[in-house]
Amino acid sequence: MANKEASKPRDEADENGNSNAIRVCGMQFAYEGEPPLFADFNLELPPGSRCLLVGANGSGKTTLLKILAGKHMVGGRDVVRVLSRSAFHDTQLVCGGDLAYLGGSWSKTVGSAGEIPLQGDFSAEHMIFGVEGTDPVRRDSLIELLDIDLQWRMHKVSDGQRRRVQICMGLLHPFKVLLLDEVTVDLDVVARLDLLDFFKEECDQRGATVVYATHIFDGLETWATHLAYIQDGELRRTEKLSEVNELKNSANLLSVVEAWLRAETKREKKKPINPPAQVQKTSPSGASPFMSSRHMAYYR
Ligand SMILES: Nc1ncnc2c1ncn2[C@@H]1O[C@H](COP(=O)(O)OP(=O)(O)OP(=O)(O)O)[C@@H](O)[C@H]1O
Repeated sequence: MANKEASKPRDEADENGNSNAIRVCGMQFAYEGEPPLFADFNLELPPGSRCLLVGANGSGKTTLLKILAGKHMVGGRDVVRVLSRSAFHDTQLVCGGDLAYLGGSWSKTVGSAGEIPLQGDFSAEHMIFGVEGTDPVRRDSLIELLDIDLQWRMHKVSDGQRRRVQICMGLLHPFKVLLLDEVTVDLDVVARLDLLDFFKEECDQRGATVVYATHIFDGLETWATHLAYIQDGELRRTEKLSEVNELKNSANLLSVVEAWLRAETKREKKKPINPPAQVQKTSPSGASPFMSSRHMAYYR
């Protein structure tokens, strides 16, 4: 009985009225026909946090963000909670604007309108003003922040300009949780830093929470509050940035993450690989030593 109580989700507000903005408890997930990517995944983030999600290519960052965005069903209603609501089952989380996801694809989910392509022959104005229920003041300040020319034709703009419009549309509603899957990669340095400042303000002033998967660490030492490191679907580290020991020794974030990922690669190389003859025949030639252990397991 006591065990049952202990394993119950802790969504209820604490004595200060706070509850986790994000809580993942014992999550399991596998793509169809694939070995499990996440076996027993747990994560808790308080409101107002800015969490960097780091890990090697293929470690599971995008999949985790998509699960948090309610795009994959995992287990029951208690497994993945965003703002104390089920990420998958509570469609109002996204439709109502509390939960926003900005990913790599050139489309934007806009409430009940579904996926809007961002590469057709439309003006930026048409795209941005087409998002319903937005505050004109917030809209204008985002257009200014992202230096968007409303006359841009979406099929003729550069990747960085198109990305600005995508980001603007994704931020029009004052989100409470924002999931970012490396969408700043196409932005010039000024746009990227201005956007990071904007996110910081949103967290500090409104208590919004941001989870940001990235491979670019410039300017993030003072921006992030938390760091989550995933290796092959396993959460290896999750801590406040101020408590990451390696960073206390004056190392920068890039060199800390680089050391973690290089250690992974070394471990991979040390593993003996003796694929059975039958599997060897069907496996692609030239399986790279940089493939994740999950890939390697497949070829073992
Ligand atoms: N639709 C899919 N079907 C099957 N496997 C998938 C699918 N999408 C991703 N995977 C696999 O799941 C694992 C995690 O992929 P994911 O895209 O989440 O990694 P990532 O950490 O975001 O990588 P990157 O840094 O390259 O963006 C990889 O091994 C990938 O091959």
